[in-house]
Amino acid sequence: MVFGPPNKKNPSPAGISQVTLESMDYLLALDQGTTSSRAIAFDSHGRVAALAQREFAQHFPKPGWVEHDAAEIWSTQLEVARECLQKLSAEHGAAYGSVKVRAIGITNQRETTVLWERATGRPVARAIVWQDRRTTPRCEALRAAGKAGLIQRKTGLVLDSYFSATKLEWLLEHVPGVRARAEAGELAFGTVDSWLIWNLTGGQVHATDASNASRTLLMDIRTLQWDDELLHLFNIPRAVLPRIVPSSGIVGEVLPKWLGEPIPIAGVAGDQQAATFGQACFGVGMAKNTYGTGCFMLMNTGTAAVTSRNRLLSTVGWQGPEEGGERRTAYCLEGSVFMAGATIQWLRDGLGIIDSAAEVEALAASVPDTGDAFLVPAFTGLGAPDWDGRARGTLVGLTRGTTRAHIARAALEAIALQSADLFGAMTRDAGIALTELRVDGGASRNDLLMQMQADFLGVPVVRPKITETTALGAAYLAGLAIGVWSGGAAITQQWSVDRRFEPGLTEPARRACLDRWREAVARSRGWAEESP
Ligand SMILES: Nc1ncnc2c1ncn2[C@@H]1O[C@H](COP(=O)(O)OP(=O)(O)O)[C@@H](O)[C@H]1O
Ligand SMILES: O=P(O)(O)OC[C@H](O)CO
Repeated sequence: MVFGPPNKKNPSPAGISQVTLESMDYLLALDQGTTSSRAIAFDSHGRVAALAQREFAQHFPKPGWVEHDAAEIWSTQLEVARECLQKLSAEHGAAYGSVKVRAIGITNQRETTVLWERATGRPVARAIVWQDRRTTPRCEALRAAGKAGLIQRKTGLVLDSYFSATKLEWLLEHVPGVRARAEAGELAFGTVDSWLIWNLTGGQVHATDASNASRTLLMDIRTLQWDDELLHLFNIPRAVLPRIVPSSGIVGEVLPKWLGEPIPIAGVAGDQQAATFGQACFGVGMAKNTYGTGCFMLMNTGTAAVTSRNRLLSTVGWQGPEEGGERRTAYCLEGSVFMAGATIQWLRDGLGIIDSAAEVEALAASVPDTGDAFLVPAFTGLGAPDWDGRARGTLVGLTRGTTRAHIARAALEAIALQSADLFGAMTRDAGIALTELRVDGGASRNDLLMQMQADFLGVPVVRPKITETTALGAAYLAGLAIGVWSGGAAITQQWSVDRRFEPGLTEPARRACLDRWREAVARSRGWAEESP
């Protein structure tokens, strides 16, 4: 176990005395996702006690561009945190302020890049979202200059516009006056975790955790420090960077004016790493897949970063709480799929063939197969393992018999097939045959999709009772830092199965589906000719 149970030599995380949560005590997870801000309160059993959620605006100013208003990210996150605490108080029949939040855990959409003024806290431009492809030409130029190898060795990542470095560089180049101000130390850069920490602490703390920093292309994945050679390559002044802190540990205190009392921020992790933690994937070779806007498969590879030979990412899982006087870093291999639940949103909003995401299941189940039609949802290019910023969405194999039901089914299959591609690559990279996959996220509620996933993987898919594992992981990281849980064993005990989906395809049938899918993917590649 990378994050192990307490033992005699090390009865609990060092220096942390155990605390017991009273009946009115909670941990509050702030889960800032791509399409909504959520706040969830958990009790000491890891059960959801209250939840509030608010969607916010997505901005698409040009083809391939995706932006968020960082001020709206902050305001919606604060609103849902307050609403969640109100709900908790109401449940106890008590006045607001009488329930106690012992610690806050932050988890967030990763890579999304915010640049703001230190003096006023005002962003200098809209945040550039992880899905944004505007810096694809810059990445291509760096690749042509032979920089991809260096970048992969140092960061574990693939040179792609998905990550923060070229987004930050773009802001520094294109927003008037910003570069000089950044160099003068007037501006702060952060991913969404840093942005929330800055606001929650009233500008007193400028920090990011190692899991989020590992998504920037600027951190050396082994030393967990910003790397001068990478900063030079992307023209990033050191003065804008946050401090890198552990994922479990007290980072600062929330100003009393926000939530009624000073509360320690004790856990911070990128949403996919937090979900891996919340799924209790502490053993080497344990993996989870989260089906949200995108789909992200992460496998724990232990305390050393594995260099992928199959175009997967090596990433920091988390830098854990102090154990026996040291903090251990867990690394993961990751496969990132850009369009998963977003494909279902496109069926709803773009094509109008369903009224709600939940309807897709019945529609897709009304036909036995897709009639050999495939949908490749490369709407914002392709992530792992293809990494093609110029791929675009395509529907192939249409006939006069193709109906909206076939398209709905092809959309669900596409989500599962993209993940199946990653699963094979992960097995080859890690040299570990995965025996099951834990699943979570909004679209994991779809039983048909989960069955397809088991069929295409050839191993069981296991859905836990609590699918809010992203928020739960952040709560666990915070709770460990203040001594609510003693270690991994206590968390593992709280994980329980809702449903297990067994694979139902023969191996030749499974292989044939995957091969046919790869043919469809090939047809979507390199479509966008213009610079995004
Ligand atoms: N029953 C369903 N079947 C398929 N997709 C679904 C279903 N319910 C929700 N989704 C998709 O799941 C996504 C929402 O999941 P969530 O975990 O909240 O995402 P995020 O954190 O990325 O905002 C949406 O893209 C939605 O289309
Ligand atoms: O907001 P989500 O859940 O789709 O997650 C986004 C990822 O963190 C992007 O890397």
